[in-house]
Amino acid sequence: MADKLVTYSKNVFIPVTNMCRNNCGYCGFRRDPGSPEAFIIRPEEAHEMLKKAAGQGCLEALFTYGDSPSDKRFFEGLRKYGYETLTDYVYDLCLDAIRLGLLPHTNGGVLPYDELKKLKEVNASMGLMLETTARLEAHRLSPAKDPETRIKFIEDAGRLRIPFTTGILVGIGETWEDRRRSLEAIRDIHKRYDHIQEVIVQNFVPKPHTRMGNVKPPSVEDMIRVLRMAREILPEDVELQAPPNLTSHLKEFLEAGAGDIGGISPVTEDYINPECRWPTLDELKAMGLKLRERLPVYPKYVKRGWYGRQVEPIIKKCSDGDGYRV
Ligand SMILES: O=c1nc2n(C[C@H](O)[C@H](O)[C@H](O)CO)c3cc(O)ccc3cc-2c(=O)[nH]1
Ligand SMILES: C[C@H]1O[C@@H](n2cnc3c(N)ncnc32)[C@H](O)[C@@H]1O
Ligand code: MET
Ligand code: SF4
Repeated sequence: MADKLVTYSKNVFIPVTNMCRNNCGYCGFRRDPGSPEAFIIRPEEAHEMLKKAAGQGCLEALFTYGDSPSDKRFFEGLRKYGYETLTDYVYDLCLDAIRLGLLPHTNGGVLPYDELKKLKEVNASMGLMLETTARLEAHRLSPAKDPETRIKFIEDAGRLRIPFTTGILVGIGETWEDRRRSLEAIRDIHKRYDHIQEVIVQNFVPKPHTRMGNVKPPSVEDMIRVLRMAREILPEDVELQAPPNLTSHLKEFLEAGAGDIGGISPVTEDYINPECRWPTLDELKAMGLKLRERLPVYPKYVKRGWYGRQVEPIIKKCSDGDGYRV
């Protein structure tokens, strides 16, 4: 137990845009379209980040961004780069990543089926946090956080055979029963589509200047209990991920059942939790962890060939016979 292998993915985090049709009570990343801090990343800027990451040996390009922004000012910005839709832009950013030898993992909120199908081609895996099956005050201004909408999207990904990362956000007003139901909902989707590669159990970290800036984060004890519950509910072939930068109790989280720590970036910060620095691999080793690098698509799905056609050459080159990184 103490010596079990812990997997991670060496990545670069590309925040495509912080404009978003939702407005979650806990989110410190989102900006209103009129704000001086609202952005859409420039293609050149993304390219530089990707190039730097490739140079540092990263294999994953994580594209995370606001959910289908609908404001006119957003589309004006996008048009300046020559794009009509955000998905068309992200598709080209993924192609750029692939040209540099990186494997895209896109987590950009709820998308229409045809856009998801298009992005599949250029992604090794994709993701969307279920967050919770409860209807919460935190999501009152977030139509795309409606649990049924999210479950449908995760099922769409299953129909398309996209290796998928989902998870729950803990401490945003949900009850213990909600946590159990959310994990059971994920388990049930997986039983039908067999595409959930990992489930993130992410602790809420309060952000100043947000509606939930003064809400207490979940305790370490609560997190350990959720992780144990998750390990019990989820099938064995679904890995459990605990982010390493949101807690000082990572070892206990691993003992409670987590076996993966997700993306670790030597080149970018966690734009969602910018105050939480990534530990370095040396720091993790000094904690006594036995680490093994994986691809953003898990071995099971590497073997099945469930990844986008455009990423196949990179996967063939970078994975060993077991589906781990060579
Ligand atoms: O750096 C982060 N990575 C996040 N990741 C990425 C994750 O660390 C890795 O990219 C995956 O394990 C794939 O290798 C997510 C991926 C998803 O599909 C859904 C949600 C998240 C959430 C985060 C996050 O908050 N911060
Ligand atoms: C990318 C993922 O980041 C998570 N997320 C968004 N805001 C926060 C926060 N304050 N603390 C922790 N996680 C957060 C959500 O679960 C989202 O889906
Ligand atoms: N906006 C998406 C969501 O919350 C992607 C992660 S947050 C930037 O699902
Ligand atoms: S968490 Fe995602 S969906 Fe919610 S406001 Fe932030 S960017 Fe938008």
